[in-house]
Amino acid sequence: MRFAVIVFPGSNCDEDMYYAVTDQLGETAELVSYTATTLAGFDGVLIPGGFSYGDYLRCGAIARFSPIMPAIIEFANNGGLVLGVCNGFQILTEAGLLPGALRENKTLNFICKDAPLKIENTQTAFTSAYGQNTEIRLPIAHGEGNYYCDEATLAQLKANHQIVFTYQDNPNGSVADIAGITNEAGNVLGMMPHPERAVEWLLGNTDGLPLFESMAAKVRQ
Ligand SMILES: NC(=O)CC[C@H](N)C(=O)O
Repeated sequence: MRFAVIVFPGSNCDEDMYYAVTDQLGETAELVSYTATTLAGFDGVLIPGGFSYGDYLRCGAIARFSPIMPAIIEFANNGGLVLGVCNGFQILTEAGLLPGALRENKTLNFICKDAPLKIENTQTAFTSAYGQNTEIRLPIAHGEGNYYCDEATLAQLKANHQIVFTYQDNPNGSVADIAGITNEAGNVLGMMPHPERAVEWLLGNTDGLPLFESMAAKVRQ
């Protein structure tokens, strides 16, 4: 499988994402500039974390107007797998590919720590490889990770099983403890925790690896 890792000005987790899916997962990947206008030939799109455009205006609000975005939207609308992590999640909500918004953490501090999570849906293209393992731990590192949506959207997310990850200790004030959601079709996932920072024992944690294994298994299907 061939992953595209999108690089915006200010991305800082692109190399980690690349390393996770090449060295650790054993698939191929390419770093794709925000100036590119096509994603032809890729089987999956990874939007990494960071501070795109310096987080000016709102995290992800400027990246969403980048030249690559129409290609990402087309890729998603054609059913392609798209994963947005942290700043990637923020970009996906700003682009309208995922509902809701990420606001400033309730503490108004940047939070950088390990977060215990619950996998609420193991039947997705991003979580199938977790099996019965529904309690995991992934690093978080964000200033604007406080997920917000209105009541009607939350009811929809629940009814369609779009809530994939929740925090066990809600560090940022997110509605319904939400740490990650999919779109209605299930092919776009946005999450604040960083699975690419937890893919080998040298890092002290491998809880992120099954997420990428799930994506690869889905593409092979
Ligand atoms: N690690 C990240 O992607 C951080 C995202 C964003 N810059 C924030 O602080 O919320």
